Amino acid sequence: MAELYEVRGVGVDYRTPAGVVSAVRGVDLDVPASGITVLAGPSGSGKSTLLRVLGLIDRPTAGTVVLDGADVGGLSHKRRRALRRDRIAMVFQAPPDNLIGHLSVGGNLRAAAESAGRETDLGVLEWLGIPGTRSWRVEALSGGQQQRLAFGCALARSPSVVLADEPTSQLDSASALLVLDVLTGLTERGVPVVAASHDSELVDRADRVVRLREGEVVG
Ligand SMILES: Nc1ncnc2c1ncn2[C@@H]1O[C@H](COP(=O)(O)OP(=O)(O)OP(=O)(O)O)[C@@H](O)[C@H]1O
Repeated sequence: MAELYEVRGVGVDYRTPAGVVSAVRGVDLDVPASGITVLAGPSGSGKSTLLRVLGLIDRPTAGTVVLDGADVGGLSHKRRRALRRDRIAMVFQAPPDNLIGHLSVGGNLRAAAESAGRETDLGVLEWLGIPGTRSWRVEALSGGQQQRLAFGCALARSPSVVLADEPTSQLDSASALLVLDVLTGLTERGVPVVAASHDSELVDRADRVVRLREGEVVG
């Protein structure tokens, strides 16, 4: 089966007043088009940086990124933005960052679906474990419920992949487990997930774990 991502020799350097920081160095990585892949490693190991490269937010300083068979390195800013909109859903660690605060729960699902030209399926609220919340303001949901809704919004866009940066790090363990069930549910619906995380429960749930240390893949 073709890989979703083929990453070869990727490096990311940040220029800082103190000099160049090599956040990611010489990374080779294949990400399958199914299941949960976790980028694991200690703080500062380059997980978020690599995820931003996979999300076509940042361009690597070196190397190539192939998404669904197409090298995305030479694409224009506009084309990368279109690919991001059509193919990639990102979920960040702070639940409110993933939602539109002035819209209702249903409004968030609708906005996500419409942004990708899809039909809205409010039935997903049942699956997310938040039935009956359609007209609620998102701030009335707990952090864990907001994060599950964020993944529901990601699914509403029918992306090729969901990228999640530390999706459980701001949640208590019970809420985090419910979010992990949603991640598993996404993969059962055919949407692969790539998550950057230290969460051992999430690492246990992964189909594939890529361990990073000081910007390099170590296993
Ligand atoms: N915008 C930036 N400018 C300069 N250095 C940066 C920038 N972003 C990240 N870095 C540095 O790059 C390295 C990797 O950071 P990154 O955030 O990717 O690691 P991480 O594994 O996701 O860490 P954490 O788990 O703490 O989020 C670190 O040394 C970090 O300080």
